[in-house]
Order: sequence, then C-alpha cells, then structure tokens
Amino acid sequence: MTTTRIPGFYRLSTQERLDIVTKGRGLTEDELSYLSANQTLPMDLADSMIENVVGQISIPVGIATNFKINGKDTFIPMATEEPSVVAAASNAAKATYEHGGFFTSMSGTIMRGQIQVLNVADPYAAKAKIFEHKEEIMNLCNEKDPTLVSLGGGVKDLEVHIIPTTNHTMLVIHLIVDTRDAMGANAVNTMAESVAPMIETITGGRVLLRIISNLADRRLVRARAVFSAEALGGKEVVKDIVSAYEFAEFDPYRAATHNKGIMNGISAVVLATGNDTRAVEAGAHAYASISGHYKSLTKFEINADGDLSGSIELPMAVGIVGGATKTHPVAKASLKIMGISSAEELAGCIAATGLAQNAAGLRALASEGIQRGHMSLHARNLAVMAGAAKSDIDRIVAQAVAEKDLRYDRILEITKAIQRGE
Ligand SMILES: CC(C)(COP(=O)([O-])OP(=O)([O-])OC[C@H]1O[C@@H](n2cnc3c(N)ncnc32)[C@H](O)[C@@H]1OP(=O)([O-])[O-])[C@@H](O)C(=O)NCCC(=O)NCCSC(=O)C[C@@](C)(O)CC(=O)[O-]
Ligand SMILES: NC(=O)C1=CN([C@@H]2O[C@H](COP(=O)(O)OP(=O)(O)OC[C@H]3O[C@@H](n4cnc5c(N)ncnc54)[C@H](OP(=O)(O)O)[C@@H]3O)[C@@H](O)[C@H]2O)C=CC1
Repeated sequence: MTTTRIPGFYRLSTQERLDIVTKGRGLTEDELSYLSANQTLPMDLADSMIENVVGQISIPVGIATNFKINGKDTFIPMATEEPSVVAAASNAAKATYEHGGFFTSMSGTIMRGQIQVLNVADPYAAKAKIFEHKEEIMNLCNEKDPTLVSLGGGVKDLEVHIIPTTNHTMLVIHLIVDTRDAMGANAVNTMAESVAPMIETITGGRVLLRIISNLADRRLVRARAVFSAEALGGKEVVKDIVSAYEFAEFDPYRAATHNKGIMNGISAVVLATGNDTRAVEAGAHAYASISGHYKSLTKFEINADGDLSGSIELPMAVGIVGGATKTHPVAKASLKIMGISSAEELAGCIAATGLAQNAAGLRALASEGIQRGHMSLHARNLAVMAGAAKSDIDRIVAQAVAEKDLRYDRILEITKAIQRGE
C-alpha cells in the first residue's frame, strides 16, 4: 500500500504528484488523461449529463495527503476552487497520522422517501390502515427495483407521521429504503411515485408530493481522530481549539462558519467523486439543527494525554453507482485513487476529510489567525489576477508574505515592479 505520509508532496511538480498517486493505484492511460492532460469532457458526454449544454467549467482536483482511514493509507481527491483547503486538510491529517489516523463507522445506507397525503378525514385511522397493508405497499415498491432488491436493498419498513399544519392535518408516509451503494434518490422517487395510487385507495386521501428526504438520519456517518497536541502547537492551543468549538456549539452565527469550514472538505470530496453536493449539504445543515438549535457537526475534547480528540457525525447520502458517479471519468478515477469499493467506505473518507478540515481551520483561528496560511496561498490567485507570469508568482508571493501585506493592491505593485525589471 502506498503511504500517504509524503512530506513536501506540495513541492513536487504536478507530474511527479500524479506519478505517486498512480503508483499502486493502477490508473489507466484514459483515466490519467482525463485527470491531467485532457481536462475537458467530450461534448457529447457533457450534453448527455445535463440540459442545454454550451460548455464546461474546470475545477482543480488536488490530493490531500497524510490520511490513514481505518488503518488504510488513503489519498483524498478534492475538487475545489478555494486555495488553502487541500493544504489545510493535509496539515490536520498529518497531526493524526502517528495516532493511527481516522476511524469511521456508518449507521446504514437507509434513505427515506416521503409521500404526502392530504384531505384525510380520520388521519389516525388512516395510519392504522397503512400498517394493515404494510407488506402489500412494500412489495409494490420493491417490484420497481429488482436490481436493488437482488443486492439486499429495497424498502425495509414504513413509518407514518401525522403532521398538524396551519390549514390541514397531513399524513406523511415514509418509505424506509436501503439503497446500498447508490445515493438512491432516483430509486426512492420511483418507488414513492409508483405506490401513490395504492396509498390513496387505502387512506381515501389525495397524494401530493412523492420525494426522497435529504435529512438522511438513518444514513449517519461518524469519524473520530486524535490530533497530536505537539503538532497543533501545544496544549494551550488544544484548549483554545476546544473553546473555539464551544463557541460554535452555542452560537449559531459562529456555527454557520464553523460548519462551512467542515463543508470545505466534505463538498470537495463529494464533487470529486461525482456525487450530489446539494444533497449532502442540505442533509448536513438540517442535521446540524435537528435539536431545534443550529450547532456544530463536530465535537472537540481534550483526551487523557492532553491531545485533541475530534469527532464528527452527519448524514452522508453518497454513492459509488448512480447519478454521475459512473459517467464522469474524473469521478471514476477519484474512486480508484481512494481505493473505494462501497458507498459506506466513501462516506467514511468524506467524514474524515470534514473533520480534518475543521481541525485545521480551528487550529489556525485559535493560534495565528486564518489569514497567514489562507492568504499566503490565496496570494497566488491575486498574483495571477495582477497579470503575473507563472515564473514570477513564487517571487511575488514570497515578497508579499515577507512584508506581511497580502492585499491585492500591494501584490499588483510588486507584480508591476517585477515586470519593469526592478
Ligand atoms: C495553510 C496551512 C496548511 C499552512 O500551514 P503551515 O504551518 O505553514 O504548514 P507547514 O509548512 O508546517 O506544513 C505542514 C503540512 O501542511 C501541508 N501543507 C503546507 N503547505 C502546503 C501547501 N502549500 N500545499 C499543500 N499542502 C501544504 C503539508 O501536508 C505539510 O506537511 P509536509 O508535507 O511538510 O510534511 C495552515 O496555515 C492551515 O491549515 N491553515 C488553515 C487554512 C484553512 O482552514 N483554509 C480554509 C479556508 S478558510 C475558510 O473558509 C474556513 C474557516 C476558517 O472560516 C472556517 C472556520 O471559521 O472555522
Ligand atoms: N433530493 C435529491 O437529493 C434528489 C437527487 N436526485 C439525483 O438522483 C441521483 C442519484 O439517484 P440514484 O437512485 O442513486 O441513482 P440511479 O437511479 O442512477 O442509480 C441507482 C440504481 O442503480 C442500480 N444499482 C446497480 N448496482 C447497485 C448497487 N450496488 N447498489 C445500489 N444500486 C445499484 C439500482 O437499480 P437499477 O439497475 O434497476 O437502476 C439502483 O436503483 C443523483 O444524480 C441526484 O443528484 C434526483 C432527485 C432528487
């Protein structure tokens, strides 16, 4: 197994990095070409993915290093436009490596499909009738997806919720569906639509919406890791990181930013693997407020040795089949780079990345502040904006960092001075 603990990976050329990742992962010439040389999709493929296609936008894919997940060294592909995100994830993962890295678990691969029923005169009696017909309802749903059922998935149970609203009391039936290695929205929506007429006959009501819920609270992923106090800058920094976390736990204004930091990591891996970023983000934020109070998705504590003990828990509706996961060539290559063979394994890696990302952000915030690390990497973008030649970028950034002035105006001045030969 190739180690992911590769000091100075970021100082290598893109070709050297690609060679390391390819080694032992067996990427084919085609996969390599989509990842690096030929970065655009064939237009016919793009046109078959979404509607009204006129072009494509490329987002860089970086590899986060230093991740050991459930004992396995794992390269993490991250698709993001934001500088310092990949560096930060690698940095925090480095602090966990000697403590065994990240450990993950999953509550299952269960999604909920909701069927909204209106105009039911006697909702409690209708609820009882639904359960009398439970087997019939489940069988009809499962007939719609024999592949999923043959893989051990399909509808496993039903729930009936009675929801009083301003104008009506609604009956909402939940199909509890095991979607295995698929995210499952199409599979669940097909089932919910197909069973709607039967639900109307049983309840005497009118079915309106038939759709998956993105609050995937039966598809929870958990990850934990110990971050070395020494690597984080000492025991005082660890204490301050815990205080920073407590701020997010009790103040929604801070929690929104704290969780944004987590999603920097999560959405980047979700995107790199061709999964639905909106579905995961909606699930994460809904889960963060499930107690009625919007909170942190992570927890940070000080363990008995004085190191930082971090954990994360959130819904993770991602697949390795379905959606764009098998059609987008870079998504397929990303799964191969990670060495992933199940949706559950992918969810664990995504949660570990979110946890690392958050720990890195909090470490910076609780010590030197976010701007040094983030802005010194963002300064490269500013130099490009200022019209710098590629060969001048390192020099411009080094000068701005030395001056501790990373404003665009100053970078523009430095760029112009270098271009004048000064
Ligand atoms: C940026 C660093 C990592 C520098 O940190 P540093 O201490 O200067 O790094 P270092 O030179 O000591 O290197 C340590 C390790 O970091 C990695 N590393 C170091 N440099 C690079 C690089 N250029 N490219 C790739 N990887 C890099 C690399 O793994 C390296 O290990 P090594 O390879 O040497 O064994 C650090 O300052 C950091 O973690 N900052 C946090 C940045 C961050 O969180 N960015 C996210 C964007 S800001 C935001 O949106 C979220 C936020 C913060 O608002 C959320 C919140 O409020 O909670
Ligand atoms: N609210 C939301 O989040 C919504 C999201 N979406 C979109 O839905 C898409 C995801 O839906 P999804 O149902 O996952 O995609 P697909 O329908 O593309 O794939 C799921 C299907 O793949 C087949 N399959 C083959 N192997 C497996 C396996 N090992 N495990 C599970 N299924 C397998 C199954 O049956 P079979 O072979 O019979 O197809 C299954 O129904 C995403 O593109 C998402 O953006 C759509 C609507 C709403």
